[in-house]
Amino acid sequence: MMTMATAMGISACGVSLQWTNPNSYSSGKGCKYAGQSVRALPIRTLTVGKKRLPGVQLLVDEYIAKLKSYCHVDDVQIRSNPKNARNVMAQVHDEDIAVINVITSNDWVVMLDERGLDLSSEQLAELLGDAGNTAASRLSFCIGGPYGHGQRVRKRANVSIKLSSMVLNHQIALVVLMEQIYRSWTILKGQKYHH
Ligand SMILES: C[S@@+](CC[C@H](N)C(=O)[O-])C[C@H]1O[C@@H](n2cnc3c(N)ncnc32)[C@H](O)[C@@H]1O
Repeated sequence: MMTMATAMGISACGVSLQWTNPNSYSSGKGCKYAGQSVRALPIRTLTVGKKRLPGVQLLVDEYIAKLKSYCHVDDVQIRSNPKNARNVMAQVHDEDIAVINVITSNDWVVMLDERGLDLSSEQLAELLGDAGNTAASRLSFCIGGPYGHGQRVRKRANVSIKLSSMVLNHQIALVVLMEQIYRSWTILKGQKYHH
């Protein structure tokens, strides 16, 4: 029988394989880890973009503070178009390199993309729990720039997920992601926030 680790494409010695079997997640309501002890991998959000709106930063900081009792969260901003490229392909390429340069072999990488896998909140909670069962030392969520992710990040990502079928501004995507990570932890802990 396929174990969750196999389904996620995770070998016992590393975290670099692709996640291939989304159907292995619980469907609908319920999370297999609810109320169980889960290893809290430190989380890092890598967001390509220019300066943030103050309101967005307030919300992000609020969720990071709320998450403190569950796991450590680092919010890393990566400058959009670092070399001021004049065409879209060059911009995506430069942003791709800037992101891949801060990802290490010990990261379990979740790429945010409007064409990604459609997960429920319970399934995202399971993803967090499963990532904690791997050899990874960090869970990195990548939010792309104005034209999305480049090939290097796409290839490196262990999984690509969507937050909605609609395209979101990267700042809004980060706020939604933060709330969903918070929600996931309350699901993992069996707490009341999620109904
Ligand atoms: C303005 S969007 C880029 C849209 C671009 N058309 C593309 O192909 O990715 C900037 C980033 O926000 C994130 N994002 C936007 N909408 C999203 C959604 N519905 N689900 C997940 N991530 C999303 C993605 O990481 C995306 O790279």
